[in-house]
Amino acid sequence: MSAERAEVIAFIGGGNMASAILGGLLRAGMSAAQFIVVEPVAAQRQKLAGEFGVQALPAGDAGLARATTVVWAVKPQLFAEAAAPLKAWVSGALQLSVMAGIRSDALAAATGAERVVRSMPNTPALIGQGIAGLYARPAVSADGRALVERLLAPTGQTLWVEREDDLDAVTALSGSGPAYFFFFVEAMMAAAVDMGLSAEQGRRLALATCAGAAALGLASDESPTTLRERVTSKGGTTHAAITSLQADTVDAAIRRAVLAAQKRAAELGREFG
Ligand SMILES: NC(=O)C1=CN([C@@H]2O[C@H](COP(=O)(O)OP(=O)(O)OC[C@H]3O[C@@H](n4cnc5c(N)ncnc54)[C@H](OP(=O)(O)O)[C@@H]3O)[C@@H](O)[C@H]2O)C=CC1
Ligand SMILES: O=C(O)[C@@H]1CCC=N1
Repeated sequence: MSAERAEVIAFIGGGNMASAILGGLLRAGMSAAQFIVVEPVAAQRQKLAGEFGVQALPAGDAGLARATTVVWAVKPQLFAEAAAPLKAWVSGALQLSVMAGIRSDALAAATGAERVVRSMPNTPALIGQGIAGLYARPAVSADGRALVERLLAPTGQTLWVEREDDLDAVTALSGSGPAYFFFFVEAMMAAAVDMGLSAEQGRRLALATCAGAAALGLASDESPTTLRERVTSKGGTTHAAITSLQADTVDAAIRRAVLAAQKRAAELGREFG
């Protein structure tokens, strides 16, 4: 990150996502002095200052004008309220949003900046294993795109989409996706207990199995369908389980759930920007 010594990054909102990105950048060698966080909750400001050594302010002030990049990490519902008092100070910076739903038109109008990149990260960013979808407005140069890639690199992979609406699908798939996965693990743990194992044994077995299966899927040239069929011996245990899942139309339920998330992302954009 040495080429970015002049960079000053301001986070608006210092919650889960801001902390994940900030932590990654500090681990990658950026200096705490390069960050400002605007965060209204005193306890959260103390946590950010203590954990990361960054300057955490209760509200925006003229110091924000130093920021070369502003990262919007408040809930979509609070974006308009958070942006209004800051517009005069942030309009010269590159704007990077992690907020679900809020359209780049709304970001540009609320910040007075045309250089806007929207991203949709996910919580594995906390351990550098996230994947973030990215969309840039036309005013963002190749250098601006490259800067955003460097800023998010410590959190994991990035994937650009050319149509802004596709970010709603990314939100539904990988933004919310870790929650679907943990929901599945919770059900596996409950089944473990039903069968007489402890919840902790179930947790270890389920998480190690899911991590191993994901690693196998990434390392293999074979499709998830083929990899599933390889586990499924004729007349065996997996066949019994998959037959039960199919009878319960779990595949259709998962598709409906992901589409519900996509629909909600679009609604958030309409309701809050
Ligand atoms: N969590 C996730 O998995 C993902 C979240 N996102 C997006 O990231 C954004 C943040 O989510 P997340 O980090 O989970 O949420 P958090 O609630 O953890 O963080 C948001 C923070 O912003 C603070 N805040 C509220 N109002 C203001 C304001 N006016 N100015 C500055 N800060 C303010 C909040 O304080 P208070 O608690 O008082 O409201 C809170 O600490 C959302 O837009 C979400 O869509 C994107 C991808 C994944
Ligand atoms: O649930 C949400 O709205 C946010 C966006 C993706 C993950 N969490």
